[in-house]
Amino acid sequence: MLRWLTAGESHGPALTAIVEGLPAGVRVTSADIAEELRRRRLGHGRGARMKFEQDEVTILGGVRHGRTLGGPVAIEIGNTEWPKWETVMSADPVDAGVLAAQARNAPLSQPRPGHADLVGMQKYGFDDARPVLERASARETAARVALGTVAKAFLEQALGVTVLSHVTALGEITAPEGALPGPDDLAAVDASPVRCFDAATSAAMVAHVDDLKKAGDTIGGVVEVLAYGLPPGLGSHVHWDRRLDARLAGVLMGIQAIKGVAVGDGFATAARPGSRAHDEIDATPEGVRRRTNRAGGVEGGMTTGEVLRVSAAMKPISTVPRRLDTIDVRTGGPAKAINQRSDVTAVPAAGVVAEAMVALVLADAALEKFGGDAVEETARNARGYLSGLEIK
Ligand SMILES: Cc1cc2nc3c(=O)[nH]c(=O)nc-3n(C[C@H](O)[C@H](O)[C@H](O)COP(=O)(O)O)c2cc1C
Ligand SMILES: C=C(O[C@@H]1CC(C(=O)O)=C[C@@H](OP(=O)(O)O)[C@H]1O)C(=O)O
Repeated sequence: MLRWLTAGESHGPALTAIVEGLPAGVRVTSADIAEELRRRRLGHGRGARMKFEQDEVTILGGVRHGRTLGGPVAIEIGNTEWPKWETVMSADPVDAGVLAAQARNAPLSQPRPGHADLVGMQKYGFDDARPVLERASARETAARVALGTVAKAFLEQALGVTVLSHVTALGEITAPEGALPGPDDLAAVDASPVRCFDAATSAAMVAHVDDLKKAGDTIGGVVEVLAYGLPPGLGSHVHWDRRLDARLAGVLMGIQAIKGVAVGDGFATAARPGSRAHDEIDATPEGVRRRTNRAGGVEGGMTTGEVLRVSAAMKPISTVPRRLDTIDVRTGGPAKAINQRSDVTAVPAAGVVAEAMVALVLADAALEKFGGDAVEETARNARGYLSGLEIK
């Protein structure tokens, strides 16, 4: 079983991430992690912080000379802004006078509709949003992307699986249905400022973000994660919590601001008659194949061997520069919501985060099916399973 945890605040000294349960021998370096973190920082519409935040990566344990050792892998991502925040975020007590002055200068008592501020203050007993937003912030997703890098390396080296993502909608602008980006198209997707594979749609999305920025507004969208090279049979139909689609939906919904998940054609499938909703099966010289992939590569909670396709819908950023109506929790009266630097949209970045979460679930499901304490053992077991399949 693969387990993973993250810790750390948005403006704390560092984020920490641990993944436990991966086999030995997976090739991964801090440069690989830094590259995935760089991809997460990209995207037209990201705020000021992404321009200077450097994501200083240190592998603290579990890897020696570029290969995993079989023990927990621990990764630290330093926040380059820490010196500026040292007093505000000190783990040790700070002089009460200093804190009171800070609160007077920058009161965070006007919770943003749509962020975790208000309910977090109620639940944890704060009159200030700072202790809530520090952990609710999607800064934490940098730690998950770091873990996802290790999971991706394992999937690639044990099974030849590639995980990638692209943006399929930004607000009401949607990419045409058609050719999906393949494993060799990742660089082309990343070259689009909004990570959209279709050039004309990408340009329209960029213009839309610019208009919204001028209007002091924000926007959401949809990302699709694709996984190529999966064997049939990861996950299981036998129990609800072993169904792969349920596990994927859970981790994708666990990403900040994700409000909907679809597997394959998702909600569109509900509108179709059965004759046009399912993927008919053919015997081909290359083996059993589905004629279409409306199901997104999962049937009965198991991978079918077709391309895995899962989408996640992100709501607009809740720090709206136009400042939405709220209350001031200190006075109880009406107020305008906190407005600090923020993203206009983070949909392109959410795709990179979603890749990481899908990779972690697929790595977990692959280890469940094939086991292995060394990556070569997992690979050997997978080869044995595939060559022994009665129905190929
Ligand atoms: C990559 C990424 C970047 C985000 N950037 C911001 C941001 O700059 N400002 C903001 O208010 N919310 C941002 N969010 C969304 C908030 O973190 C999220 O809305 C908040 O934690 C409340 O959780 P919920 O939307 O799931 O209810 C971002 C989310 C992601 C995935
Ligand atoms: C820091 C990141 O995203 C942050 C996510 C975020 C939020 O509310 O979720 C708010 C902003 O934080 P800040 O006010 O510090 O600029 C984003 O920049 C990141 O993705 O690394």
